[in-house]
Amino acid sequence: MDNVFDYEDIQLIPAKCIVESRSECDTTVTLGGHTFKLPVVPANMQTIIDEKIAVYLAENGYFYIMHRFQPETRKTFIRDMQSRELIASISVGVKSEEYDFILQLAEENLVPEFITIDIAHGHSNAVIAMIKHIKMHLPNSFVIAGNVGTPEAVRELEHAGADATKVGIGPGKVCITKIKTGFGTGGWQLAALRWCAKAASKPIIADGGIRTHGDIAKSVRFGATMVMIGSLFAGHEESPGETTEKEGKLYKEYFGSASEFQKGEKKNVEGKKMFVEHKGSLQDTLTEMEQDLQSSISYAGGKKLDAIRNVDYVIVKNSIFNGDKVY
Ligand SMILES: NC(=O)C1=CN([C@@H]2O[C@H](COP(=O)(O)OP(=O)(O)OC[C@H]3O[C@@H](n4cnc5c(N)ncnc54)[C@H](OP(=O)(O)O)[C@@H]3O)[C@@H](O)[C@H]2O)C=CC1
Ligand SMILES: Nc1nc2c(ncn2[C@@H]2O[C@H](COP(=O)(O)O)[C@@H](O)[C@H]2O)c(=O)[nH]1
Repeated sequence: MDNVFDYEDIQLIPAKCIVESRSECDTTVTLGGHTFKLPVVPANMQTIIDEKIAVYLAENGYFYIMHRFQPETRKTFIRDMQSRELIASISVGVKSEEYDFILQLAEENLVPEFITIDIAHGHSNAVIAMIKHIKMHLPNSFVIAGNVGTPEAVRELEHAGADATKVGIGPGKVCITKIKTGFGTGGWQLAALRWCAKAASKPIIADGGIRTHGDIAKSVRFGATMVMIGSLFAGHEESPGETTEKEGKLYKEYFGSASEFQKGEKKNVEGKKMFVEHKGSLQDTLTEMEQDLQSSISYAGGKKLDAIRNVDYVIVKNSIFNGDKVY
């Protein structure tokens, strides 16, 4: 690896504006043959998404990925979504029961539009075998596989049949993988994304470490088609986490999928729980993200998201924040 940097070390360089209003800028993105309003997907975590939010996002033109932590509800979920003519986008693991689940879907002709293989260490034979299993039995489902952090991993998963790969090992806000194992892309997620994107021949989803809306534009600049976000989506009125009050302020819980709160045991814990300030409605955040991204596109000198992919940038070592605490 040559240049190692993260989101806060980068500034994108403005190019001449070609629009009269930021409202002319188009933030839509296409993935798996479907067009979505934003290149953003809320993390497939139990305190970030539930069925109600999935329906809301799908009905309103946003991409979503349902989590895999209530496996017994997934078939009904697919049926319900498709009976409303909405896309069905689910997650699976790699244990033996997940193989049976895929066979059952095939037998019952329940074909989700998107299936995400959601594993901590995605560069593994377990994920490669699951990609092949899904592609054999549900060839029309778009398979997202992850998570990975190297070009070799991206190539291997693509070669096995993945339609997109998800990049990010340990940059998440509630992640403790970096501390517990010493491994990951925490602290250099943006550089890892760039490294992986150079090797990719299919879309990449950048996952984890997004702390500001400007980080979405930076992810697109460094090769992401889509960006998965947890913490910025936690704490909304609609968010599934529990609400608590402290000194007159409302907070909502946000916990890692590998935390003891998710697992119900202390074995192989690589995630923690935190409380985030209550943020109001999810739609307000989505609208603000869209407006900020429209502004990014205008600074990139274009009208579409693709304009961001070609802008110049500088590395501003020791952070663009000049010591200001912004999150
Ligand atoms: N993006 C990230 O940085 C991370 C995300 N997570 C999230 O936590 C959740 C749980 O993940 P995960 O533990 O993989 O899921 P599971 O608990 O479903 O484990 C999946 C399988 O992979 C094995 N496994 C897990 N980690 C490793 C590893 N490092 N090396 C070899 N085998 C492994 C498990 O066996 P066994 O448990 O016996 O080893 C199990 O057989 C997921 O939602 C994941 O996205 C977790 C950590 C990092
Ligand atoms: N190491 C861990 N990573 C986790 C865990 N649960 C989720 N995640 C990853 O974090 C992102 C969200 O990151 P954020 O910075 O936007 O909050 C999520 O999509 C997963 O990839 C965990 O327990 N351990």
